Amino acid sequence: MNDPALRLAGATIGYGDVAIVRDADLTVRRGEAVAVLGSNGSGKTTLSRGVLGLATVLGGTVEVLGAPVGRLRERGRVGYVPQRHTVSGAMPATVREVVTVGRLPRLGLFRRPGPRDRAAVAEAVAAVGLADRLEDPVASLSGGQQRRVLVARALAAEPELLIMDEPTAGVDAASQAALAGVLARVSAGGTTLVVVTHETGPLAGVLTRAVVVDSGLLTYDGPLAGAGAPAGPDCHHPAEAAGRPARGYSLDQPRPAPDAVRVRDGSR
Ligand SMILES: Nc1ncnc2c1ncn2[C@@H]1O[C@H](COP(=O)(O)OP(=O)(O)OP(=O)(O)O)[C@@H](O)[C@H]1O
Repeated sequence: MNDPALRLAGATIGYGDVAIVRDADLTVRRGEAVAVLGSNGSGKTTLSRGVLGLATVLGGTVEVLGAPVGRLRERGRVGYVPQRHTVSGAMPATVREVVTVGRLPRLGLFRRPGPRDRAAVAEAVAAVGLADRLEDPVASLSGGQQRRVLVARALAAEPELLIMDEPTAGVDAASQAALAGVLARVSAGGTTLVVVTHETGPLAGVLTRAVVVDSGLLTYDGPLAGAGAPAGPDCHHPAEAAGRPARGYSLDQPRPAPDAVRVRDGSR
């Protein structure tokens, strides 16, 4: 339990034999709430997929909850909300059924969900503000609501580490605020959060630390508030350590227009 939630040491992650994230050093302690920032194509998703065993670790060390990546036995200990996904429109399942799937890693082989499992599913759905839609087909929900179903699906396993890829993209302001409340409660409960995002605004009260990925390199690791500012004493700029100027990352970058977000998110 004293192991960090995440430990990357000299980690190179990519696809096939192509390195995307290179020589990454990063330790995330239990209970931290970390934003992963960076421009399009910089390698944020690849970093998170490497941690989940969905991209190839080409070199160095990647440990998750104390185990080498891919060797964690209890899969429910790590939750994941993937990027851009909504629930398939063709899926006839209800909200309860989709979220129950997220609970399966916590069940034994062939074990049916018991009262504790059903309660965890109901709590997860309530946490994302969809308790009144529990028995509705997911296909009848809006794109933003479907993303909240996917967050609930990840929460249902009561993960120790929750990795989310752009959870607020394509979600309206009220739902973003609701999601921020959910994540604040999850974080207060001790769950470690790693959130890939372009918009820190909605989650600024939850995320305290930021890591910036720039062209596959971690160029900033420090307080979220300082992610666009010059390095302070608490900040670690690997680029500066290597004698290169660390490029600042502006949190005030222009955001995509709402329509552009919807198209990218594919949720409408
Ligand atoms: N499955 C894949 N196979 C090969 N290359 C990939 C794959 N997925 C992503 N890449 C490449 O890896 C690089 C980084 O992509 P990644 O999705 O990690 O960036 P990102 O920072 O998450 O971008 P965005 O903000 O647009 O989501 C890109 O050049 C992309 O083309």
